[in-house]
Amino acid sequence: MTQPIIHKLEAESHVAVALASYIADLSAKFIAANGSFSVVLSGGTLVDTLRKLVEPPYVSSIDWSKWLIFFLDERVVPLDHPDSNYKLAYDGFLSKVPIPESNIYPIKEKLSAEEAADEYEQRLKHLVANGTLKKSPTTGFAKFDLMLVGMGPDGHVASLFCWHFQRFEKTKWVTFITDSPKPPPPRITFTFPLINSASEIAMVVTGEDAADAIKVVLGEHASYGYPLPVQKVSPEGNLTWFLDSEATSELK
Ligand SMILES: O=C(O)[C@H](O)[C@@H](O)[C@H](O)[C@H](O)COP(=O)(O)O
Repeated sequence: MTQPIIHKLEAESHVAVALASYIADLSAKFIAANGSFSVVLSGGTLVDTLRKLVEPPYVSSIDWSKWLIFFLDERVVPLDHPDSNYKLAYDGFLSKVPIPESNIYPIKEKLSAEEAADEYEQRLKHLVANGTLKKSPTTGFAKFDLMLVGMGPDGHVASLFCWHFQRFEKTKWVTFITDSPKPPPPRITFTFPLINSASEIAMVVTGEDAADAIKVVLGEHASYGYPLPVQKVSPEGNLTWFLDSEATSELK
């Protein structure tokens, strides 16, 4: 990984503007190089922070027909359930842009968490095999163009939590958890080897709840001992942080 780029911005609204410009540039770059742009979405506040992308000038300058959308983690609920990350993304972002429905990859409904994780992993493997997704020559995992990653106040990313073994998974691409400390309990989640095979990762973190964990990750005294899940985000490609002043309030 190259040195992370850290954007320390004032307000969350500045993060939204900077993020839109960053994503639009990557979209143009990857579509010019490969003819598609594979994007992985987190749940949480991230979707709202994408709001500038669905406004001028970006909404009409982006070639949405080439976007492919995946979910970094998902709650195992029906897709129209208020807890669904797909529903959150659909209502706040996907319904506002012309991404073809066939390019959006929600989890399959009516499966257990374990079955849903296996099914999603198999689907990703199939998309690598048929050339829709790239493969990392180093790790053999799918290589997504961009992952948009949020962080919880406890330093979790995706549904990879402190004190839960899923964060140590080395082989599976997608795993499951049935006792997530953040409700709802049953979820599926990308694993770190899959996350870290990405070309670009944007860590998008706003709000004062995140300040302590941001101090641990980016403060002058890097933590030692048992790292937070977010400290394992270390992509083959580039890592870019988008932070507001509340999230960085504990940094010197
Ligand atoms: O489904 C989820 O719960 C998420 O994908 C999760 O990992 C989220 O990104 C973080 O908890 C940050 O959430 P906030 O942005 O709401 O703090």
